Formats: sequence, C-alpha cells, structure tokens
Amino acid sequence: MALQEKIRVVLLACGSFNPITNMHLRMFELARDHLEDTGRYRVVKGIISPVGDAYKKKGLIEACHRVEMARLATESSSWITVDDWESQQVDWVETAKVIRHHHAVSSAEVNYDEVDTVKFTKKRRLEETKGSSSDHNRLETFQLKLLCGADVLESFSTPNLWKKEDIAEIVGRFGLVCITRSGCDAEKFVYQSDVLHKYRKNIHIVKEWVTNEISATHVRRAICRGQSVRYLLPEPVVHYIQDQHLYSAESEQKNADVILAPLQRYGSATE
Ligand SMILES: Nc1ncnc2c1ncn2[C@@H]1O[C@H](COP(=O)(O)OP(=O)(O)OP(=O)(O)O)[C@@H](O)[C@H]1O
Ligand SMILES: O=C(O)c1ccc[n+]([C@@H]2O[C@H](COP(=O)([O-])O)[C@@H](O)[C@H]2O)c1
Repeated sequence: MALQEKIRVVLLACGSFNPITNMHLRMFELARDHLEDTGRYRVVKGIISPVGDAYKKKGLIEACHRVEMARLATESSSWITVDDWESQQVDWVETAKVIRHHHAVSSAEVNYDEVDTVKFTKKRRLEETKGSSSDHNRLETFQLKLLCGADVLESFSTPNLWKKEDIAEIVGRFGLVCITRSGCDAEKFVYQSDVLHKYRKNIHIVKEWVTNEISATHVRRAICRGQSVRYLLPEPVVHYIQDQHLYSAESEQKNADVILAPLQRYGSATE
C-alpha cells in the first residue's frame, strides 16, 4: 500500500494524568508501533487530554498543574502533544464528546494542512467537484482513535459509569487502542461484551510484554511518603512536582466526599 493511501490516525488519550508518568508516554509508542506494523495505518499525532477538575476524582489536583506536567513530559516528543480544551471546560465532559471535538479539529488539520496530503486533497477536491465526496470518504482516510489502558476498557462494565450509546459510538464510529495492564484480561472482556464483540475489528489490543506496573496512584503514594519517583516520571515533571510542592496527604483527600462526575448523572453511590 502506498504511503499516501494509508489511513492517517490520531491517537487520543483521556485520563486524569495525575501526574503523567513514563507509562502514559510509552502507551503512545506501543500503540503507534502496533498500528503501523499492520501496514494499514500511519499515526500522525498523539494527543493527551487531561480531565477537568469537575471530574471530582479523589486526589485530583488542579488541571493547570496536570496540563503543565503533561506539557513538560511531551516537550521532547515530535508527535505527542497536550491539549487543554477538555480541562478548561467548566463541567466534566463525557469522553465521547471529547473525542467528537478532537475528531472535528484533527480531521480539518490532517486532511488539509499536511504537505503530503496534497495529492489526496487534490483528488478529494476533484471528487467534490463531481459531487461524489462524502463524510464517509473522509473517515476512510483519517481516523481518531481513543487510546487507553485495559482498566478503562473494563470500566465500561461498571454500572452507571458509561452511557451504553457512548460506548457504542466510541468503538463503532471511532475505534479503540487498548494497552494490556496486569490484572485485566482485555481479550476476554471484549469477547464477553456484545457491543465490544460486535465492533471487535475496531478494537486493537496491544500486548505490553514488558509488564509495567507504573501507575499515577503509586507515584502519588511514593511522593506523599517522601520517596523518590525519579525514573518513573520524566525528569522535568519530577522537578516541577518538587518546585510546586505537589502531592501531599492533604491533596490526596481532595474530593474525598464528592461523587465522581459520571456517577452524579444517575445520583448513584461514590466510586
Ligand atoms: N501501567 C499502565 N499500563 C497500561 N495503561 C496504563 C498504565 N498506566 C496508565 N494507563 C492508562 O493511561 C490512561 C490515563 O490513565 P490515568 O491518568 O488514569 O493514569 P493511572 O496511572 O491509571 O491513574 P490512577 O492510578 O490515578 O488511576 C488510562 O487509559 C490508563 O488505563
Ligand atoms: O464518558 C464517560 O461516560 C466516562 C465515564 C468514566 C470515565 N470517563 C473518562 O475516563 C477517564 C478515566 O480516567 P481515570 O483517571 O479515572 O482512570 C477520564 O478521562 C474520564 O473523563 C468517561
């Protein structure tokens, strides 16, 4: 398949990033290798979208710090970026809406701004003149996929957490790249869910052979205990945390008595 004919993919990772870790960055590299190995895709961009403060997760520090840490972590990357649109919204934004937003923005960028899309753009303009172009054509040449760990995939079955129609839209319309995580059996989970099984061709499960237990929870716990987190986080992030005195027993209690935003929709119990 010629380079120009490959499907351009933007990977979007949504999460707390409280704080961003080396594993979050590794997820992008694993996903890109996996997709490009198929020969069908070319990954053109990675976007990190830290959740807004209104998500109200226990221990979630201010979005401005989480965004800044993600920015520092991605400074040296040529393709992974941070976007603060989601974190700047006053209310918590459902992930399906975040994906729709970035799909619209990236679709315009990817189809019209890239130098090597000139050929494609010309062809598309020709089709438009002939009246044969449609959104369907655009989707075939550009896709935005949600990038997540297997714990997020498994959270789809948590009662009252995700809307069924949002799950169907995420896997049916956009697609998912899921990185395995110890304690989760992503393949089995897809098999056991009717909707995920229906759209299984849009779900790429990427095996992380170098089992990696880095989690933001572990990092915060270590910081609170005064232990080193060097080499678990990008160096500039370690320095930022030290300079700003982030993460303490007190910050871990933030939102302790607040219901997580997605659960508030149903007035159900806390996490
Ligand atoms: N070690 C890991 N392996 C695979 N996926 C991971 C790993 N750590 C984080 N992720 C994924 O990164 C995304 C953002 O995660 P998030 O910010 O919630 O980090 P986290 O480490 O899971 O946080 P926390 O420990 O606070 O729950 C999610 O899709 C999550 O599944
Ligand atoms: O859209 C939803 O219904 C939905 C329900 C639960 C969680 N999410 C998103 O999933 C991400 C979970 O992050 P975390 O840190 O709680 O693992 C975060 O970006 C949330 O906005 C999204």
